[in-house]
Amino acid sequence: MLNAPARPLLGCIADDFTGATDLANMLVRGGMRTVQSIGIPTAEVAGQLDADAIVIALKSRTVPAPDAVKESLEALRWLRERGCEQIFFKYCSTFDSTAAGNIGPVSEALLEALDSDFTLACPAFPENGRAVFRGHLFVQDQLLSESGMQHHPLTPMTDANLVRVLQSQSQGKVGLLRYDSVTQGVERIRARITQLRAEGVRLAVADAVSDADLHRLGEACAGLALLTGGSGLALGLPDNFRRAGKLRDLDAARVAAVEGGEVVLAGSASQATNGQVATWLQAGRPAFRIDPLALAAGQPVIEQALAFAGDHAEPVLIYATSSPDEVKTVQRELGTERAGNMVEQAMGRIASGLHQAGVRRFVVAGGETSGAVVQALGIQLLQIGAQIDPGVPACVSTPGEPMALALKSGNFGGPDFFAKALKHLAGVPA
Ligand SMILES: Nc1ncnc2c1ncn2[C@@H]1O[C@H](COP(=O)(O)OP(=O)(O)O)[C@@H](O)[C@H]1O
Ligand SMILES: O=C(O)[C@@H](O)C(=O)COP(=O)(O)O
Repeated sequence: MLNAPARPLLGCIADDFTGATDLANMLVRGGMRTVQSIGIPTAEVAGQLDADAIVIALKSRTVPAPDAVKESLEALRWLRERGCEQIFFKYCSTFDSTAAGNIGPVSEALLEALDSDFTLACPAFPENGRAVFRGHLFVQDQLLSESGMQHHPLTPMTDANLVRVLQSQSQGKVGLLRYDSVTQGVERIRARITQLRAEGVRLAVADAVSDADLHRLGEACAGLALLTGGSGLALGLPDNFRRAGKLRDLDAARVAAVEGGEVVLAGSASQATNGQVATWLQAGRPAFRIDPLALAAGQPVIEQALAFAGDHAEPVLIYATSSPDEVKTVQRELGTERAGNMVEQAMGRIASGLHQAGVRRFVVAGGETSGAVVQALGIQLLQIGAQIDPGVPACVSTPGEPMALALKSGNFGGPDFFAKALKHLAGVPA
């Protein structure tokens, strides 16, 4: 193993913010020192990078496909200039995409720019219940199209057949790397990839139902210029670099300790977050509820939330999280986009008000909410630390005075996630 400062080996482009953190977590678990940049790093930040893997977090999941392609190609250019040997395009483990893309168009544009003719598409993440079998995506025991994702406001997923979904977004031929090949070992996978290439397939959906499948896929794909998928497909990649003697002998999850006040901010209305809020309330811990209708009526909700936090010596939860029916009522009243923006802006302003009051450890629930909070806090780069729950690591911001953050995708984390995350950020062993 080596110990000199690293040039990045793996360059990653993520289509959303908590998704980027999820991928970064997987790489750190495998022993790669990883940083996550909010957009393309500035020259100042780039000069200070020392990482085996860089994840550029974009917000390109639901923008028009040409914009997603443009932003992704800019990120690719930056990563290649840094010498990355392999590129990973990270999207959601529930394959969230609009009817017009963006997974197909971005994958094909990246392939072309890399002068490559083939890649895999695999959103499987077995630890969080996402499995791909015979090209169909399951969320726990249900097909994607019956999992609740068919009702997603921005990216409704009404077809679980990923070959069909990806083909509808792609110019090139989409094929299937089926489970019977994946389960037969690395050589069989490589042979099947050679066949698929010969048949003119450019994008192959890969079956995977276990971590062992993902490790085999990762090993078989060591030589591919581009991989695309959920964080699960990255499981096997650190070992490829380790086998090639390119990884350093260090604790990849080491991050600076951060002192200061603590808070939990929840702007996700997903099922898992609703459960986590309920657990916090049942434990009798202090919580302040943001009412979007009060915000819309111009009431001083932000000031009230800050005063509530100031009145408590212990960490508080500030949440907009509501049941699906309550959210629908608010959306009918205010409009979906306006309601979402108002809550996100409020969360951002509360985060920066709390920062001014000395808070330095933030647990945030929700992808869009995390984006709003991180932007309000002016964060450019995150060093990725140890895993809190599958898909969610502890992070520390840099440069400047450090802040500790746990950014949770709405659907991730166990019922006691908030308390567990606060302990992690405080450096208390689990
Ligand atoms: N009570 C509510 N009523 C309406 N919209 C809400 C409410 N609570 C949260 N939201 C909005 O719902 C969206 C949740 O998205 P996000 O933060 O990405 O969470 P998730 O990761 O669960 O999708 C945000 O735009 C947020 O502002
Ligand atoms: O792959 C996943 O499921 C996550 O990493 C992810 O992308 C989640 O997106 P949000 O639910 O919008 O946070």
